[in-house]
Amino acid sequence: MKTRIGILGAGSIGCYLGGMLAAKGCDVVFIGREALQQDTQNHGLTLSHFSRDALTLSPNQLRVETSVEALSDRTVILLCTKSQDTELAAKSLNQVILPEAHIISCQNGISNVPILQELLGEKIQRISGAIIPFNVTRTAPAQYHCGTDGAIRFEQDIPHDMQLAFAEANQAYLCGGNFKGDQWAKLLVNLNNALNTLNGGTLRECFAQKHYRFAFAAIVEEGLKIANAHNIEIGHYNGRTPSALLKTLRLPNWGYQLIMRLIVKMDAKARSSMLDDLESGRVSEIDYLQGEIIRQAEAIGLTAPHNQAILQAVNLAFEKGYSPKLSGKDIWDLIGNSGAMRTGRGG
Ligand SMILES: NC(=O)C1=CN([C@@H]2O[C@H](COP(=O)(O)OP(=O)(O)OC[C@H]3O[C@@H](n4cnc5c(N)ncnc54)[C@H](OP(=O)(O)O)[C@@H]3O)[C@@H](O)[C@H]2O)C=CC1
Ligand SMILES: CC(C)(CO)C(=O)C(=O)O
Repeated sequence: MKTRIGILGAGSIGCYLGGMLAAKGCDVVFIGREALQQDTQNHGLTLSHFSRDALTLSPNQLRVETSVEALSDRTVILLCTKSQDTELAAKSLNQVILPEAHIISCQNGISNVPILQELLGEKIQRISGAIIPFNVTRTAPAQYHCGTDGAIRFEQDIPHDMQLAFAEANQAYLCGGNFKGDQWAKLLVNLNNALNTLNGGTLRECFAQKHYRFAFAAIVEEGLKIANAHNIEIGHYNGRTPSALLKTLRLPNWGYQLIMRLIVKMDAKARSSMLDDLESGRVSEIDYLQGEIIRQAEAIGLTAPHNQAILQAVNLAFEKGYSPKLSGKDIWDLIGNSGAMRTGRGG
């Protein structure tokens, strides 16, 4: 029997994951906003990818609903809302969900699974996480573009028909392993979402700037120290540890560009989801990224001043509704880290 899959929060990631599964024969119900329901009725759903063929679903291949009640028969639910919407989503799910359902949080940050466990744990046995390594942006109504690559990391096993669908879509995935450590590694990488938002350009444009990379390295290093103080066994993101990432970020421009050409596959237009949120007038997820690092530091009597400075600047940008378009050097100055520059790290 087919797994009955529900996507709660059909935006960029929800439409991309659900669309990929539906295109390869899975039974998928999407829960999204009315605008998405309209757009998919009018246009179907198109998923483009920077290095793979696009997938197109016609309106009659899609079931898009606006109420969680449509999830009442679902056995796997992929939670794809922003982190700030998790609590509300969990409360609404509580009314409808099957006790045997498996909820998989596909969200960034490390606090969504604990929130789901707290609110639904008495009713639902299987609540786990997934790490989405690639970037997806809405490019037009009912059109989503994936601009980076990587294997999806599931904390627990997924059903056989989902595995087959991902394989058919050429989407790599992994289950099990040091998930907590890998989730922390992704959290540290996601600290870049805020820097990208402050710069306002593409990820490629950002990383081409030496001072931008140094600023990113400084906030990752700060987060890494806090993770180590919590005895987290830090894992990998897209096959690399944050410590290896730090070394790459601190290379001079010529060395960095050489490495990037060899190992990183990225669309020229790829940007972070937080910059998309700013430009679409949505709320930022910063409290679950930089905010998480600050809370984790405070919990053990430490501080995270670099991440704090970035959080404040991002909050201001969201209050104003536009990116301040800071250069890499401006961001470097913002975190007040000129000491490390003078020691010549990175040239
Ligand atoms: N986009 C990306 O490239 C990546 C995103 N992620 C993570 O994935 C998660 C989702 O991000 P993303 O897809 O970008 O977010 P989006 O904002 O694009 O998608 C979430 C969608 O869910 C809708 N929604 C929220 N609550 C409900 C509800 N109760 N019922 C119906 N619809 C609801 C939102 O509507 P509304 O806006 O109206 O509230 C929005 O359309 C985040 O944690 C993000 O950090 C991870 C890797 C990459
Ligand atoms: C894929 C990645 C790391 C891109 O910045 C991301 O998680 C996001 O945009 O939220």
